[in-house]
Amino acid sequence: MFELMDGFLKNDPVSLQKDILHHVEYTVARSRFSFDDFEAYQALSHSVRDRLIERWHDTQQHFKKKDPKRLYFLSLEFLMGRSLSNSVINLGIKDQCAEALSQLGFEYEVLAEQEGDAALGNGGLARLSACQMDSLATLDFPAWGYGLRYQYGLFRQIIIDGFQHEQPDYWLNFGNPWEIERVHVSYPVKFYGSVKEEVVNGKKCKVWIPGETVEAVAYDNPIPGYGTRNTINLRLWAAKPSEGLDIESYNTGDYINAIVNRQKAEIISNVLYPDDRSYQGKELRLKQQYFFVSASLQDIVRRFKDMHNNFDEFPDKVALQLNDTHPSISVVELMRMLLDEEHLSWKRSWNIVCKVFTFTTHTVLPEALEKVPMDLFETVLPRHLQIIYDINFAFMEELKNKIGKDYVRLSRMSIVEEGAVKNIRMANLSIVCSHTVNGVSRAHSELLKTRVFMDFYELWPEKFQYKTNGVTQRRWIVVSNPSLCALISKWLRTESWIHDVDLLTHLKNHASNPELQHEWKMVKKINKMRLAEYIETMSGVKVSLDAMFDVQIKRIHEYKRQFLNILGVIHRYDCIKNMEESDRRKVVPRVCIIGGKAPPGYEIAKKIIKLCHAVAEKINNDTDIGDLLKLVFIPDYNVSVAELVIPGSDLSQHISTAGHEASGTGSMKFLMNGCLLLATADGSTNEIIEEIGAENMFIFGAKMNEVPKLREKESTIKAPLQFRRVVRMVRDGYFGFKDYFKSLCDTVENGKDFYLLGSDFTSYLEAQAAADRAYVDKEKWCKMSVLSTAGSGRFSSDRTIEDYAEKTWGIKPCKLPL
Ligand SMILES: CCc1ccc([C@H](C)CC(=O)N[C@@H]2O[C@H](CO)[C@@H](O)[C@H](O)[C@H]2O)cc1
Repeated sequence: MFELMDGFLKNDPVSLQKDILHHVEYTVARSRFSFDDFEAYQALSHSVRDRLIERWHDTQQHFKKKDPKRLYFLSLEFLMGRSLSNSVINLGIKDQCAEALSQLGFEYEVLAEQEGDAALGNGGLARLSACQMDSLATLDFPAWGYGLRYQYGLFRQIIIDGFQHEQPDYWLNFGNPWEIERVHVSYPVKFYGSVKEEVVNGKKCKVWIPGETVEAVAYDNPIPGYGTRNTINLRLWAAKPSEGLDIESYNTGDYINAIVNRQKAEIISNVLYPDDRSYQGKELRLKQQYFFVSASLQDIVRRFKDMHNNFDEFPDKVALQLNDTHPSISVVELMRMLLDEEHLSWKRSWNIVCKVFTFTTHTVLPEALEKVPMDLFETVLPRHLQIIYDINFAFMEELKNKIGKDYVRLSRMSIVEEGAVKNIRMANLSIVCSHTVNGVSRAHSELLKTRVFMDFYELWPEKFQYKTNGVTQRRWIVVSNPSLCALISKWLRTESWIHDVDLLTHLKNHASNPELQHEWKMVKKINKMRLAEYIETMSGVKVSLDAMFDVQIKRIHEYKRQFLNILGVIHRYDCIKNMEESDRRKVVPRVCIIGGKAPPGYEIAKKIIKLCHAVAEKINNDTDIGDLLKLVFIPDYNVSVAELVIPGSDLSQHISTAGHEASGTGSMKFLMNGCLLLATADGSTNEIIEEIGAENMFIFGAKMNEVPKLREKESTIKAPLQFRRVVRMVRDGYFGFKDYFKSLCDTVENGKDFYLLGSDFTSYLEAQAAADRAYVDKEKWCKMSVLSTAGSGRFSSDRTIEDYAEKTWGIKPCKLPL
């Protein structure tokens, strides 16, 4: 059946073909003589899965044998996207698969398109988790990811008459070949109920009597490293009704009710919260957080106890990473397990907890900092609330000793927020219980130290670090831009840059080489053609390849200023309309591309999407303008769409008001693909400027330290005329929907321009004009493009993970012998 070679499945095209046909027949259960593209995709996926499982088993065995310190990455969101291409490339079998399929009459690229995205996350934080898992595997670190297996991922964005509509993303409809259900790996998770005191072997201890128990079942997703056999695990939990029978309903013969009650259990892991702005303090959200944390910690402690029986060794063997505050209830859950189940003393338990946790925050916005209403905690997790109070009491005492009775500062730092409604500050709890706290760019960490967590920085400066984000070049070059990948390998005369990304700097030597430039431009053209086709298919708009493809793709949010981009397009349109024919000939043709989802309840963000369509409607049908300017909104932006759009982009915009984007990771993906950045000096862009030089970018706008002052006097200074003119056009209904856009216009006028679109408008237009001037100088532009890719190595998630491993987690590679 399977051609085995010393225990490994063979990867030559014939063996792969046999395996594919085997799965067509026995897994997909279709006759091997007639099956369609989707069934061929399923069969191929299962053949690749078999090879992942082998490596997964060997890796876990090896980790078990070596018993290294492990990292457990706790995140409520993982934006994995598609798995097939990433897997065959990391396994090094893409060509063999393509060969095996073509002999069966199928085309690899066509099958790869059959796969739906695993969209188990919202945006930056979620995709960063996925990139970091790829680097953890590739760098052979003994790591596990833990999260939730949502039945419904991030909603599908349907655009009807220019308006966003959300559709449920039932991504598991046709099964998921990339996961393995582990029916034997399941844990009970408790909720509600009460706490009573009992005396156990002479010692008083707390016992939590739950009101509801739900079963957590594990689904494993093998994560293959590139160029290594190491394959680590992403374990996602799904909620199932626990075996316990609801006798009560049965006796009353209310059978249906019994079933309905049981089904209620499954709701917990059903749907991803689609809002990455503010915390809504919802009960289900807290239950989701505790559900995956409790199951994960039970699994982690079980694995530790398999090899150890002294918990003082726990910090030597375990590092627990909190991906923002969403999993931070785990610091309390570990305390509860050590106190109530392992019966360790408070002191020993506290000592262990503070040595294992590390906390990364991803936002600057105060409103995104999670605060859980105290009474919600009391209801859902009564024992945990007790422990939080005990932690806070000890902390407040320690603080008083250090800073005296400064009650204002004490109340700012307290984990418990007093007031009409008492809240638990999850960020404060995370900082108090973690030995290291970091922001996701240097600029972001400065803001944490000087503003967001200033009190804590003054108390514990040694805890604060920064770890600038990164993205994986495997997915963002090798998978999504194969022609660029081949070109880089050709000129660097090696493929080892794929796992040793600093080698990219050697491209600098060839940046002005005409031969390389010619090939570089060809690669960009090929990718622009693919993107142009997609645009025409999705929007019916025909775009010219000679135009500059100017792209802004990310979640829609006022601080990311998609509205500024659209007002810039209106200005450009207005200028062209009022130009003499002679001047029009000097206009640099542009295709402006915007994409992104708005959180369902975020009205202003939804109005920005509608305005984009209304302006596009006007411009794209204005024969007077022709190909000089097009505006396109790409619907249902997700990981796979990004893989198509980024390689075909000439210019990308990252124009958040300085001091608002914690890092930004989209910019890094564009950089790797030789796309130039038009940006504000915000988040990680400051470090990109250092790496490739502002002369190879188009930087504009107020600097972070200028924003607070500008905000103060914003209401007094008049916005530039050009800005007032374009806002006026929207307000007067030039693009229709006059009343609908009023509130959007109000966000930038009458002294309320909080995100400073007006005061940044002039320098924004200047940066856009500078981009136009550079674009017509093809050699100059191409050189800037090559230098962008050459300088992008620092922004690989490999560098990010090496930073965390060395300076935060204290873990070492544990490579499976070949
Ligand atoms: C409570 C709802 C919620 C859900 C998700 C989030 C995320 C933290 C938001 C997010 O994705 N932040 C982005 O994280 C990226 C990865 O570090 C950064 O690059 C972005 O700058 C940051 O906005 C906040 C609030």
